[in-house]
Amino acid sequence: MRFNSLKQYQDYFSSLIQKERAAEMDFHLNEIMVLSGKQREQKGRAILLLNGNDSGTGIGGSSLVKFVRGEGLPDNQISIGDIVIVSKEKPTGKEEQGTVVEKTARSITVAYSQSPPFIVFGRNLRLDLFSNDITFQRMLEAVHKLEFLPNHHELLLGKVDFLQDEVNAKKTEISVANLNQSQEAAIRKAIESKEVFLIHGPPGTGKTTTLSHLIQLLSEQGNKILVSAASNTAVDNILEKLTKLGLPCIRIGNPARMDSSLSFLSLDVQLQDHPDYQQANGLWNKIQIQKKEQQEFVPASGQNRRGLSDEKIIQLASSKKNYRGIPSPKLRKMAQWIKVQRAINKNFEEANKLQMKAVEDILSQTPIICATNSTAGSGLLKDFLFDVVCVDEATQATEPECLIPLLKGKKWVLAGDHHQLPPTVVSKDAEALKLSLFERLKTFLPEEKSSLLSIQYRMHKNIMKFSNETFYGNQLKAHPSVAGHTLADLPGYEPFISLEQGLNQLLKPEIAVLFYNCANGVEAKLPDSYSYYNKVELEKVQQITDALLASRLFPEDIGIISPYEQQIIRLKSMLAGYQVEIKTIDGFQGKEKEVIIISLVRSNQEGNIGFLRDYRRLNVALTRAKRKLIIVGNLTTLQADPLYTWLIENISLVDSI
Ligand SMILES: Nc1ncnc2c1ncn2[C@@H]1O[C@H](COP(=O)(O)OP(=O)(O)OP(=O)(O)O)[C@@H](O)[C@H]1O
Repeated sequence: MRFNSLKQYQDYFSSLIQKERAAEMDFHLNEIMVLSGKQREQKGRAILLLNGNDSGTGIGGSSLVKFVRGEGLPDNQISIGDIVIVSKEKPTGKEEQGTVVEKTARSITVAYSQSPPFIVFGRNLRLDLFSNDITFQRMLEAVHKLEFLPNHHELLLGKVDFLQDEVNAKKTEISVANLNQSQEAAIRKAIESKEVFLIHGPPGTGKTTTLSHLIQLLSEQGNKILVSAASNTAVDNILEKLTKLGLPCIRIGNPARMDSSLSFLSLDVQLQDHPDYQQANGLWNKIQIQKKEQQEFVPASGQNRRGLSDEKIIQLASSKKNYRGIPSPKLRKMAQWIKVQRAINKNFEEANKLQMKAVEDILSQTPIICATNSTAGSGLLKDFLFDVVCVDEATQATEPECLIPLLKGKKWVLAGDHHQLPPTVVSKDAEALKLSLFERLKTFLPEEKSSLLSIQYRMHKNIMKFSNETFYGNQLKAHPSVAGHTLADLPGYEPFISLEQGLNQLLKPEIAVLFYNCANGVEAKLPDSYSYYNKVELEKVQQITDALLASRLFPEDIGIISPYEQQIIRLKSMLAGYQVEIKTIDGFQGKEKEVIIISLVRSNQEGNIGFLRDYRRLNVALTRAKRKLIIVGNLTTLQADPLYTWLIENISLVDSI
């Protein structure tokens, strides 16, 4: 797909972004209707038990209201720039919408363009996320900023003749220890490309590995690099590889959403040791003390000041006279309140300056900055221009989302696989956004501007087989080091001997892929949820996990995947303390484990497999295991689908355990 003009490009994407934005609001409204406040709070999309206070006037005359929860806010997805609604009990969706302008550990400040509704000044309030608007705003901004990048906007329109000189240029050889030829070639071509390069990596072919070695070379050449990906998990994944290479990185974003083993690299944590930040902290502590002192006085806000300016109040207070019904002592206390407020404002300004200085210091001194695509558009990176921007899992992001980080760089490197997870798009009318930039560029870029990695280093050849035939036209090869590897090669593995023959079959190291037919499973869902669970499968997954652990596998060698969130919630609670990783398919993209158990959940006579028909998701789930893949599902239900039928026919079947 190509465009005739930048205007056409911008109109096309702006309209899709707006449609998706509207659909997201509908999604939130719907969730508000079906979930309780507590359930939504657990999802991070609502905050309960807040008390609202007038917080003065903000930019452009907006009214600010600060919502506080004394014991601190729970972990949540609400960020500065998001649209929220506040209600006393269950919201109706008709509440006045406000924009989050400040967030601390205990409070969230919301700006209202008109006078806020009276209830926001009450206690025990509920605040709901209405739209993660900040990402939409950043996408729109990125689409409109394209005018300032002439080469890149030509590229996005599909006018790529100017790349021909590079394609014809003489090639230099590059050798990187431990990489194969196609990975080295990808690195060489990426280094030689001035504008753009694509690394296509089917599962386990080392696209993240290749990207991290490319980043190492680029940083050794003195380049400043921005590394981003659609999800926090994907950013953690590449960051882990970069850290293992000993590269100096910093991660921006909320540390609560990062892998805890990497949070020491987060900007927030690194800031703690910076002298300017420590000084700012001192000032914030001082502000807290000043705020306590201020409570002794009368707030010069709203009704109290009766239209008087600060100066007038101070002047009247010193005259020691009553004024228009305001008694002199009250005027004096208001004047004292104003003086303390001025001191607070001064300290606040100074603390913010010091904090910004510390942030800039750290970000400008660290050669590699990592963030999600959306966070790459945060104000923290406003003044940064990078030599290279690398986007991993680029096929998981919509084109405008991908532009957020890309617009910050002179050269773009995208790694992805359009047979794995597509971008999440809620609106039916915005489905065109599912075509990622990576996939679109691939259709018109000269061949030299992309590389296909075709040797995979993860899966036993039988685990790879189905995906290879279904999605990759058999182009994928298993490296000899993994083609025949089994659990028997892991030190200590000794299959536990059970009275159940089926279980013994599951544990045999030489059988790499098995399907356990959980024929008596029962699918169920809560009345207020779209997600399914299956109790019988839960018990079977536990039984299999116990048997694997009894066979002396380490918990960290085992991963459990289910496409259904309700099943994941139950698995996590049932296996709490097991220390095995349990995640939805989306949470496992880019990851791998020695053994993967997949619980497919659906079990009905009608052959209704719903969401399981998403084959790109299935591809991701089936390609996470290195040595053993155990699929748990209902054979009869799944046989309604030809692809599942074919999958199951080609692997070992276990009927009872
Ligand atoms: N040249 C290589 N030699 C040995 N092992 C390698 C090589 N390249 C990659 N690997 C290993 O292969 C596995 C998969 O690599 P990586 O995660 O980079 O693949 P990926 O293509 O990003 O996977 P996915 O598509 O699932 O995101 C890792 O264990 C990695 O260490």
